[in-house]
Amino acid sequence: SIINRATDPAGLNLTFDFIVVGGGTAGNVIANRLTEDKDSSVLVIEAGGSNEDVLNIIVPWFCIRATPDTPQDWNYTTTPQDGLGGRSVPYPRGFVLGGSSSVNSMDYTRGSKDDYARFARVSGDDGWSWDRLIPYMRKNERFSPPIGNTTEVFNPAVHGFHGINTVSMPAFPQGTDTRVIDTAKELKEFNIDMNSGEPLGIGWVQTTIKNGSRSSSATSYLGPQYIGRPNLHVMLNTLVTRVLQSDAGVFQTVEFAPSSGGSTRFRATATKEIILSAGSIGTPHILMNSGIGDSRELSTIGIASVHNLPSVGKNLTDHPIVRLSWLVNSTDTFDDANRNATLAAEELMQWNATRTGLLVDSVSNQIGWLRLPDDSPVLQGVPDPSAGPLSAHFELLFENGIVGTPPPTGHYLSMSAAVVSPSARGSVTLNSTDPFSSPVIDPNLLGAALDVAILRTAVRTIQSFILGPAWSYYIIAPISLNDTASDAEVDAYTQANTGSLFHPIGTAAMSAVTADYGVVNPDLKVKGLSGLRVVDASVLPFIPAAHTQAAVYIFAERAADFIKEEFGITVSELQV
Ligand SMILES: Cc1cc2nc3c(=O)[nH]c(=O)nc-3n(C[C@H](O)[C@H](O)[C@H](O)COP(=O)(O)OP(=O)(O)OC[C@H]3O[C@@H](n4cnc5c(N)ncnc54)[C@H](O)[C@@H]3O)c2cc1C
Repeated sequence: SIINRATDPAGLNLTFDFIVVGGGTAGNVIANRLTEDKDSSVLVIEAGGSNEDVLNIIVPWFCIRATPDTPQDWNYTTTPQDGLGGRSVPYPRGFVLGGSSSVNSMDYTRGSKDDYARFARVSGDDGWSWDRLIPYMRKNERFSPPIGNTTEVFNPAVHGFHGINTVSMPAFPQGTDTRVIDTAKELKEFNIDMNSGEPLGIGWVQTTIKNGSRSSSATSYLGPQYIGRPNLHVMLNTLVTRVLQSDAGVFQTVEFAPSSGGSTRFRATATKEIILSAGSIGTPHILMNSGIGDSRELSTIGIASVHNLPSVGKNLTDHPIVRLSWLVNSTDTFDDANRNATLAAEELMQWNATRTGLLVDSVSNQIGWLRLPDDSPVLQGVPDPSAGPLSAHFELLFENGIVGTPPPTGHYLSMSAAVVSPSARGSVTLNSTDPFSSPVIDPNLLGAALDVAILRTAVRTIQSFILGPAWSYYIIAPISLNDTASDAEVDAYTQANTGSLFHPIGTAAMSAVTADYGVVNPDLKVKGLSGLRVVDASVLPFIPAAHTQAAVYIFAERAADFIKEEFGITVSELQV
C-alpha cells in the first residue's frame, strides 16, 4: 500500500520487521525481495513523491528534462570546485519513488570483471566477484531483445531474461548510428556487448527502457504485481531525520517528519533491521545527523557522537564529463525536435499513440570504453587508477545533435568524454544540525592532475575518431573546441565546461572486517553496530568504470539474500 504522507501516522501500526530508508534504486529491490515472504512486513520511507503520471520521468527522451531544478530532484549544488576553476555545478539526485533510477539517463552498464575483482579484493569477500554475482545480475535483468536482425548487436549468453528490471536496446535509428559503428569497426574497437564483463571498445548502448517507457526500480520492483502485497508499505513525502539507538549500539528506531518541513517528528520501529538506502548523499547525511561519523567533526557542529566512524561521508568518487560539438552537413539530427515546438508536439503524439519515434530512447545510442595505452606518458610514475586491464580509463558518448537547447539554426554532432577511473576523492559533510538543510557536497571533480590528463587524452581520442572516412564531408566545423587546440587550451576548455556524470559512490564504503577504515562490512552492516545495514551506491568502495545503476541493482540483489539468510527467511509462499 502507498501512504501518501507522514502527517498523520497516528492511526498506523508503526512496527515492522524491516524499515527501508529511501525508496530508490536499491531500496525498492530490498523491499520487493523481503516481501516475497508473506510473513515479513516492510515499510519503505521515501522523501519524494509518486513517480506516476510524471511525463518527464516516463518518456525516455525527456530524461534531459527530469533534472536539474525540478520537483523530482533534490536540487543539490556542489561546493566551488577547484578543478573546475571554482565553479559550483548542479548535483541532481532523484527525489521521487524510484530515486535516481526514476530520473537518470537509463544507460545500463555493469562495468568490468576487474571492477568486481577489486570489490572482492578490498572487502575480502569473493562473493563480490563477477562470477559469483552472475546469478544476481540475472535476477535484476529482464533483457528485451530488439526486433529484427540481432546477430551483430548483443550477446544473449551474457544476459538475464527473467529478472525484474527491463533492459533493452535503442529502438529509434539515429543518423549517426552507422557512422559511429563503422568507425568503431575500422578502428577494431567494436564491442558487440559491453555487459559481458569485458566492456572495452565501442558499441550499442543498453538501457533500462521497457516498451518505449522508463523502467525504474519503482515501475519494476514496485510494479503493479508487487505493490499490492499486504506486507509491503510505502510512505511517500516523508523525510527520515535520524536513526536512534535503543540499547548501546543497537538500532531499531527511525525518526521521520513530513518532507515539507517543520518540527514535528514521528517514530517507527523495525524489530529486525533498518536498511539505509538513501543514496550516496542521503545515507551519510542521515548517519551523521544520527551521530554516526567522525566524532570530532560532528562535535564542531553540535551533534553528539553516538558512534565514531570517521569514514562516513569520505571517499566520495564521481565521474567528470565534458561535451564537444560540431556543426554538420546533414539535416538528420535530433536538433529540430529539440527546438521546434510543432515537431516536438508531433513526436509526443507519436509516442503517446504507438510508443515509437525519437522519444523511445535515451540520448546516446552508442558508448565507448577505452584505456590509455600502457606506455602512455600520462601513466608513467603513477599507479594505474583503473581496477585492471579490463576496465576503462575514459568513456565516450555519441549524440546525434546537441542535447538540451541547440542554437536556433544548424545541425550538430556531439561527443562527450568522461573520466571513469578517476583518482580524485571528495566528501559529503554537514554544516548544520537541521536535517532539512542540504549537506555540503564536494565531489572534487578534476581534482587530480591525472584526471585532467585522462580527460585530455579522451578529448584527443574524440578528435581523431572523427577523422575516419565515415565523417568526411559530414563535419563542417567545431563549435566548442578547436580541432587544433593546444594541450593547454584543451585543459582550459575542460576546466570551464566539465560537470558531473552524476555517479557519486563510496560515502559509506564497504571494507574488510579487519580494516581500520570503511563504514560497512562485506555483509553491508554498519561496523560496530547492530540493526543497521546500508544498501545503495554509497557502499561501493571504488567507482566502477561504468554508469553506476547496474552495480547498485546487483549489490542490492545480493544484500537481500544476506538479510534473508540472517533472519532465516525462506520464501514460504512465493508472492508474484
Ligand atoms: C541525472 C542522473 C543521470 C544518471 N544517469 C545514469 C545512467 O544513465 N546510467 C546509470 O547507470 N546511472 C545513472 N545515474 C546514476 C544512478 O542513477 C545512481 O547511481 C543510482 O540510481 C543510485 O542508486 P541509490 O539506490 O544509491 O540511490 P537513489 O536511487 O538516489 O535512491 C535514494 C533514495 O533515497 C531517498 N532519500 C534520500 N534521503 C532520504 C531521507 N532522509 N529520507 C527518506 N528518503 C530519502 C531519495 O529520495 C531516493 O529516492 C544517474 C543519476 C542521475 C541523478
